[in-house]
Amino acid sequence: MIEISDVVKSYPLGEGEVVAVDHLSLTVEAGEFVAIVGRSGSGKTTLLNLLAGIDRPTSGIVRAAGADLGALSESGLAEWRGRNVGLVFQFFQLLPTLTVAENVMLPMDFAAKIPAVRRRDRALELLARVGIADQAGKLPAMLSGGQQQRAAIARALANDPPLLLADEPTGNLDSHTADAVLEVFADLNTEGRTIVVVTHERDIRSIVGREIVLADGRIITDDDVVTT
Ligand SMILES: Nc1ncnc2c1ncn2[C@@H]1O[C@H](COP(=O)(O)OP(=O)(O)OP(=O)(O)O)[C@@H](O)[C@H]1O
Repeated sequence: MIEISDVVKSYPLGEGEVVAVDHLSLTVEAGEFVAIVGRSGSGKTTLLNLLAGIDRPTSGIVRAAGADLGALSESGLAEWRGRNVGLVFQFFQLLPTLTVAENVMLPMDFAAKIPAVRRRDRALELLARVGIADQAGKLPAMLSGGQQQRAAIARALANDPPLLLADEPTGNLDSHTADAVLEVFADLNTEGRTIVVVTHERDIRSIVGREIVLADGRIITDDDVVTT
């Protein structure tokens, strides 16, 4: 599902540069649930943005969900992302003037993967899937943080992407709500979706199948998590 080979991402800084991702190679198989952890500034978000095709590497190859991202144009990348990747962010990033259901339908309009007549029903099904069917007609501001993140997960699932990428999805939630949202991800993984989550959650090892620790843009440890 993901194959990264010798990827470097650096940013200019004054006379020199910051190396955010440093000769990193990584393979993730379909169906895995992977956590990327590490201190602030270790390169987690940069790595996730490379996987999503939001950023392009300075050097190296990123393959994800069947594509060599370096070979795609900007519009090709946007189309690939719309069909293959669901993105979830710390601050939800729902459009405030659209209802929850309309937010979930929006990616369907862009990717044209789901027939138009199916879109509203699919949005309602996805909202039911994440436990907030009763919030469909509300504006995002009327929802709790946990409900907004569930809505954002439903939106990420809009086009049935094989790959879900989440950047600190529980970073803005209290611990009880965070646990419930992580359970949603665990269920989605059980159904076969590949998930990569950047997180600071302490007990993430009780949820995921694999934990990768980054420091200074490199992989320090990469462990299969053994659940008992
Ligand atoms: N657009 C940018 N321009 C310049 N430097 C950047 C940019 N984005 C990231 N960096 C630098 O790259 C390094 C890695 O940043 P990144 O955001 O990937 O870390 P992170 O592990 O996600 O941190 P956090 O946990 O605080 O979100 C940092 O030193 C950061 O300052």
